[in-house]
Amino acid sequence: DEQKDYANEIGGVQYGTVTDLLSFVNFLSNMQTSALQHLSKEMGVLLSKKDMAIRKGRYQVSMDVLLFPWKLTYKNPGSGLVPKGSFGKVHLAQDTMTRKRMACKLIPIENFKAADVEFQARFRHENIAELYGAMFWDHNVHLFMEAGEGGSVLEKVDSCGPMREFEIIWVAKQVLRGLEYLHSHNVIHHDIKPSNIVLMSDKAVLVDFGLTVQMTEDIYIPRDLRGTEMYMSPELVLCRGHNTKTDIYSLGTTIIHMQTGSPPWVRRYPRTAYPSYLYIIHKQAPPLEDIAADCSVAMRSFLERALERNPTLRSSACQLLKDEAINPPREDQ
Ligand SMILES: Nc1nnc(-c2c[nH]c3ncc(-c4c[nH]c5ccccc45)cc23)o1
Repeated sequence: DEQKDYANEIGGVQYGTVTDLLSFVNFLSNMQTSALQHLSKEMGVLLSKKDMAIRKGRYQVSMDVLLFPWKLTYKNPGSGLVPKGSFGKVHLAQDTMTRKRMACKLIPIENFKAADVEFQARFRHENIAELYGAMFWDHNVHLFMEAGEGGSVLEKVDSCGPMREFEIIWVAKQVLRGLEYLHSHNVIHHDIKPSNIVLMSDKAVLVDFGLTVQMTEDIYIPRDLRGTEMYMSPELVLCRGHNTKTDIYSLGTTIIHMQTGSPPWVRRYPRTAYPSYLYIIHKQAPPLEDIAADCSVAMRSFLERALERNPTLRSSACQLLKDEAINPPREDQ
């Protein structure tokens, strides 16, 4: 019962710091779901005074903030909701006072873990979707974040087909900047793939930090398999320890998906015949055969470096940012 009192005591939504937000989400993930059943009002911590207007301690859904099923930018049928992230449905949100448009991910409280928020709150970079606040209401944790209104790279490829090389270079550069930042803090994203890269008018950002971990030293011994099979590196599949280089391999497979419209392997090993690709990833050489036929020489050698089987020999984000493939000489120079 003291949890209920505490919940009502801290009830209400308030502005706070990242530290306040982290202690709030830890408090949430330690609460019995029962204690949260009868809360009379929403509670949470918002980081951004200029974007989100709390009124009389309230930030009510459908009053102070409206949630919309996302108008899918590329008219693909879909349920109107953004494909499920690691555990949540992503809506478009708009603050009714400031008109600020945000993404709002709803995570059922029973699936919520503080890690979902920790990394996005602690690590801020222009190529990582900014976290604006966290709020609990009606059985769901609402995570308010920077919105990629252009949708994800997966929606773009599924709707408009393979991307041209200059578009791929633009996306790869932004992802590498985000990865360089995360990797410099020994943080592994673990789920780099087209649906976790979202587009704005002037940049691309990484989303979904539900599988993210921070390495204590320069190796991470996994307890479970994290990520999405098609984009997994051989060392990750082996489960004998890996490091940040696994994200670089996943970027390589993501580039293959952007330039061909399909993840690696599936054209040569149809999903109908192969329920799992883990064995193929383990046994086969990296999927260089799946690189687009019209891929430039520079991009091909970039991919050879990103898909290098041996993570020690594989290029880092820092090295790849200097690669000529993503710094093409300007035609007019
Ligand atoms: N799993 C996850 N965790 N955080 C996010 C997220 C934060 N900001 C966002 N902005 C846009 C989209 C998005 C994904 N597919 C889309 C298709 C159409 C329109 C928008 C989108 C997703 C996000 O996603």
